[in-house]
Amino acid sequence: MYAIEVENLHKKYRQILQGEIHALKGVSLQVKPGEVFGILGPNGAGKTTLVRILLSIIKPTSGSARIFDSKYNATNVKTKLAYLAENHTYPRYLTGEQVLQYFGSLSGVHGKKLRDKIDETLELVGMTKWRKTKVKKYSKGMTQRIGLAQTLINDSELLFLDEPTDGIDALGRKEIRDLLLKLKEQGKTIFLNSHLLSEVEQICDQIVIMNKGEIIRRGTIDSLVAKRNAYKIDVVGATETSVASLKEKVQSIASVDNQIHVTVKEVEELDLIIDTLRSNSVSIRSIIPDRQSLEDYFVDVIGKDGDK
Ligand SMILES: Nc1ncnc2c1ncn2[C@@H]1O[C@H](COP(=O)(O)OP(=O)(O)OP(=O)(O)O)[C@@H](O)[C@H]1O
Repeated sequence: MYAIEVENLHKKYRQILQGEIHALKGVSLQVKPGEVFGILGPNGAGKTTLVRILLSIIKPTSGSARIFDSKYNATNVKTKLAYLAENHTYPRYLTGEQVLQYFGSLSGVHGKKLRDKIDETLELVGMTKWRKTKVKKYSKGMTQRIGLAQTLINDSELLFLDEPTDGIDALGRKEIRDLLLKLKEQGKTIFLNSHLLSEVEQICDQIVIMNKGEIIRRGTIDSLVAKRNAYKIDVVGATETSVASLKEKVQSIASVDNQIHVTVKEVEELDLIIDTLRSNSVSIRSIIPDRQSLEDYFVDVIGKDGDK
């Protein structure tokens, strides 16, 4: 059973003056329970449209979507998911605790169960100390943490998070990232929409990249960003001569400080490189597959897709 299963989803927005906008053009994807799944794409790619359909806010034009094996808009599905909207705001006069009381009772949690749940979630998001403080005094990071607590108040298994670290400083982002990893450990499924690719890179198990209403790439981050047959070798004692001695043995080579980046035809050719470096008295500290950052990969992929 998948947490989310989307099959050939289309969405057309009909507009009186501008004609029709085909926002989703046959999107299919599966998210396994317990996965942190990232959805990436430039503005207008169709990400929000997809999330809105899964949350039953809008209807697809055609195609199907299932959540935990039920139709996406079935009543029993609604109690299993929670949504943290981008730039969410709460009434400024409420305290963090009152926000959770309000959303808890909206979700059908009451009495002692709600009080216990509020204590537990405030502790989890590190906001116990600020529970009696009014929301208007909260920093952006604190507001985000209360937002995350709100998504947890009714024990939802599936969390849709829209830009949860947007506008937060590096320290705050790390706190939210750690929190998301904690939620993953608890078995929650997280569907994450974020423009902060370095964040996505650190927490997502799987990603899809959307552009112009279509999924153009999908997979684990490692499988997508790995450069084919490229390796990064950390060395000590390399000289221009020792690096030059590798040139005819590899497809491409570049060296910066104590790092040599090589691309070979076959992985077996690494042995030859190691032998050559060692015979030139170069010490090898590590050899790891070379990869692009997710950000560089994303820019490449969207650039190529734009040229089509
Ligand atoms: N209610 C609407 N009516 C008409 N067109 C819409 C509507 N909502 C979205 N669109 C259009 O559908 C396309 C996809 O938009 P969507 O908001 O889903 O993209 P997105 O990937 O979420 O972008 P962003 O990263 O900017 O939030 C865009 O061309 C957008 O203008």
